[in-house]
Amino acid sequence: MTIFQFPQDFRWGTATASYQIEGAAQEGGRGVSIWDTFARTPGKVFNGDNGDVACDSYHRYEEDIELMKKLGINTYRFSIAWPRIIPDGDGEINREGLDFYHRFVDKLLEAGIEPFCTLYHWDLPQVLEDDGGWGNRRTVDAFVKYAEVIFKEFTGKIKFWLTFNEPWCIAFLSNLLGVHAPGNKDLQTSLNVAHGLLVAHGKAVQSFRRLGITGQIGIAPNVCWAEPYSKSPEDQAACDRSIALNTDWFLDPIYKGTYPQFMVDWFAQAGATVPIQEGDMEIISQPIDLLGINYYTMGINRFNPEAGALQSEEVDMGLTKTDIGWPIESRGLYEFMHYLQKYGNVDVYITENGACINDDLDNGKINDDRRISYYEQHLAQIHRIINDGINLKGYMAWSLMDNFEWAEGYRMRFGLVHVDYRSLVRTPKESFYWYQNVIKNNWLETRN
Ligand SMILES: CCOCCOc1ccc(-c2cn(C[C@@H]3NC[C@@H](O)[C@H]3O)nn2)cc1
Repeated sequence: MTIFQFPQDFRWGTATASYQIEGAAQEGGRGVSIWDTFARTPGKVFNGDNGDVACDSYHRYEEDIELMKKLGINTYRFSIAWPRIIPDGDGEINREGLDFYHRFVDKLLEAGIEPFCTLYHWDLPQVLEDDGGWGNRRTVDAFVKYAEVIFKEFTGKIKFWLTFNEPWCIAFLSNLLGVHAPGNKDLQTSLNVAHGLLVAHGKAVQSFRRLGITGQIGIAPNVCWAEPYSKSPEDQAACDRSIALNTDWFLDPIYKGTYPQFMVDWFAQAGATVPIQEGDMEIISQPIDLLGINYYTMGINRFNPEAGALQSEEVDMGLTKTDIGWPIESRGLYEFMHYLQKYGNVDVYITENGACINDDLDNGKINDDRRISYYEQHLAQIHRIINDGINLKGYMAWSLMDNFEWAEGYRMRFGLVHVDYRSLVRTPKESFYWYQNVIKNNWLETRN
């Protein structure tokens, strides 16, 4: 048994997102999002599941906050649904939507829990997608209007802000691979989306500074750590491309004001270019205060000219996997955090980390020992990272509760709390109590 002590000011939390937990999709003046549309498109989401009800957190948020208090977290990452605030994207403001989030945030603060807010966690108003989505500057301007409404409403209440969750998912998973909403499968479209959201990010940061909003603002890329299957230069280059598309493609423009040239050249071979307009890169590279990092797994990759736009394929090395099929390998988080130092020792929060373990109720309990083992391994890496002097300031487990896992629907469960989707009854899993103990002690005690 080993004891890993965490810093006294370390933030312990959990994370969720609006479309995945709220439900009430046709209530409170909410408009239609691209995920409402995508989920209703046959074949896009497992079992035809959608977010109409989800965990019904729109109505049950007080119960959810009681669970957070019981867990002992001091930070809760959530997202605001743009379609609740400006239902048609850039028109009238919906006061009912703002009031819902005020009630929610006030309850969090009352419970002594710091709100950590993501402005965009994938639920784009459908009206904007119909008019070209993130590739159309109308959407960029609409996002800035939405962000400014939220900043003005919640300044003083919310002090931690993220503009976008997982820009790689927004641009490439959703517009090149077609796996997520809106489901495009076009490289140029995905580059247009990536650039549009980066400009929107930069403009929102400019507004944040101009309006004198108290707090810190950043963005939350997801990590794809990859190591080469062989020592061949081709396999190393395939890894470099995989890592870069999740990280450098977004963080180079933000921290350096330029895209990674080797990737620009790579896409130019396929006839795809970045639609940079005059002044864009200066806007994108506004200084930010923090980074959210979402880590789940890592890959061993090799070059394969048939393996999609990056010609990089992951090799199954026979590692134990979670129930969604992702190898369990916490080492990638440690390696990535050192890779990230090339942007400086910036303040970082792990804004998502967790395991899809589909254990169900067994005599009223959920003995999700595999999830505990996953968290134990990853928190041990977090401790190593902090010990190396990296400014890792907090950790948010994905997720507080089972919820709508996008194209996987409700079959994939990431929660510390089990949700019965018929009754909506919440049941803390054994991992909830394990994490509760880590938070209470502010240390990790490994079991072997
Ligand atoms: C054609 C190949 O396609 C294979 C599927 O490819 C992916 C990749 C990555 C993911 C993925 C899912 N999550 C968890 C979410 N993060 C945000 C939060 O909302 C969680 O629900 N992170 N990454 C899914 C699918």
